[in-house]
Amino acid sequence: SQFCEAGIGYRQCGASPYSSSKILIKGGTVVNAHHQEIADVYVEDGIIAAVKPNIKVGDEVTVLDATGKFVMPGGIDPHTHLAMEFMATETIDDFFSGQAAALAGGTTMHIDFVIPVQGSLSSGFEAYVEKAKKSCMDYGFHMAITKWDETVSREMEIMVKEKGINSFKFFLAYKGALMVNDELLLEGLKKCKSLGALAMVHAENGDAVFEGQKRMIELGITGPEGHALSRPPVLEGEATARAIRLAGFVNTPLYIVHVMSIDAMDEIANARKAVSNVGEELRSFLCFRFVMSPPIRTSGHGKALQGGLSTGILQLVGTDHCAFNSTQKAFGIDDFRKIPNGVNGIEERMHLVWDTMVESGQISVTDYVRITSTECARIFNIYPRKGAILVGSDADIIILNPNSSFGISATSHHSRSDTNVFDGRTGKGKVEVTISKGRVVWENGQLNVAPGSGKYIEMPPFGYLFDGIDKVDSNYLSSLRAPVKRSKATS
Ligand SMILES: NC(=O)NCCC(=O)O
Ligand SMILES: [Zn+2]
Ligand SMILES: [Zn+2]
Repeated sequence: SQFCEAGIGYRQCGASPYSSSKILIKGGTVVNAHHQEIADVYVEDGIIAAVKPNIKVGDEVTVLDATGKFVMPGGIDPHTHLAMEFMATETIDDFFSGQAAALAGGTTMHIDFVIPVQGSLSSGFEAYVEKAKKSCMDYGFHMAITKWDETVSREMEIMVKEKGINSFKFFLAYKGALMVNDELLLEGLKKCKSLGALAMVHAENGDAVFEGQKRMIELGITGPEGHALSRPPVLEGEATARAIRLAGFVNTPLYIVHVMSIDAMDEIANARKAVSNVGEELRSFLCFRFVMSPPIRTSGHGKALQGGLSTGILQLVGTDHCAFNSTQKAFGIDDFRKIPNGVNGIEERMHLVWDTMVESGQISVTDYVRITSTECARIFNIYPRKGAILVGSDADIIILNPNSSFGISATSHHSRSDTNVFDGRTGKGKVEVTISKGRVVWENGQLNVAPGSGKYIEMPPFGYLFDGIDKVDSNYLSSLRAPVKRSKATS
């Protein structure tokens, strides 16, 4: 591993040659979600101060030559689990190691999921504030809702109005742990709507998964293959359809996390014909060797999901980075139900999406920026502070060399895990430089990060997915109040 952390010794920020608060990135192709041009980018005090050709600067400015390379907004990973207590253990990457790995892979912000403590949102929030104190890059929080009562309802309001959270996740799976039923989901959807917060769902039918697991055990299938067999695509499709319909019934936007099957994507595509406010995240769709939920499907699903991403049925890619080491995975050696669910991805996402989608010609470079950064910033209402190379935006920037190549290995990655689901994968396009809030934190294969330098980014409610919701409501109410025309025969 190329970075070291406290106790092992890491290069302190402020050490030369990375100390300049003024940086000029010269001659690269600057890419935003809808535009690209050859230009220089000038950064001062953590903010992008100018984007135009031929910027002249003095000697005190660090100059990075980006000729022939792409200068793009740093990635924003909408879905991670750092230091999460889950399935009788805790994810191996904390807010320092996970974020350091992210920066080495060109991601400069992530949104993690606060898990309530015994249902208490405020206790959960405080616990995550503590965990995140060692952060070395910017981060935001979603929050899971795992039970329902007046206190939860009141605390959701506090989270949105005072704590900078604008999204809540409802798990329709993990029966007996995080799972919620339809009654709770409906209460949650209504509350989300009233607060302008985005409802997110983990869409698998948890009762049916439980039944599927029982079936596998009865058949004597206890190995990891039992995991996928116990939760087939139809259960993802069912829960996706149900969540979409219930969100439609309440008339509130919905974000479906980790879409893993054609069944789920078809439901989303159908919903798109009728409504336009279903946000989706496509988790890393490449190869998975370990257990996670929903599980890896046969290759046809992966190809179809790539197609969904390139045609706009799916909008963005998150990793669901939820890493465990091989000892933790071995908890389920005799029973697949005990294997902690989750895999890595926070460091690999930017490279894999580039190679799989751009290098293969499935999407453009501007699409790449939209899918890996801008759309996430827009959905979670922090655009254009994040997700753009514009004057006034945070200087979270990557320089990607399309002619260089990357290789993934568990021995050289920056996660603390001793395994990597993408081990051995190589491809074209390499993030050579990462700039986080105006500091060069990754260059020449070296990380330069310090715990405590990352900041919490508050995300305001009523993002763009809420546009038009009130008009739909008032039209619906007027239609109900309109006098009913009766024919002579029935009057
Ligand atoms: N996805 C997974 O396997 N683990 C993380 C928890 C979740 O997002 O469902
Ligand atoms: Zn999930
Ligand atoms: Zn997750």
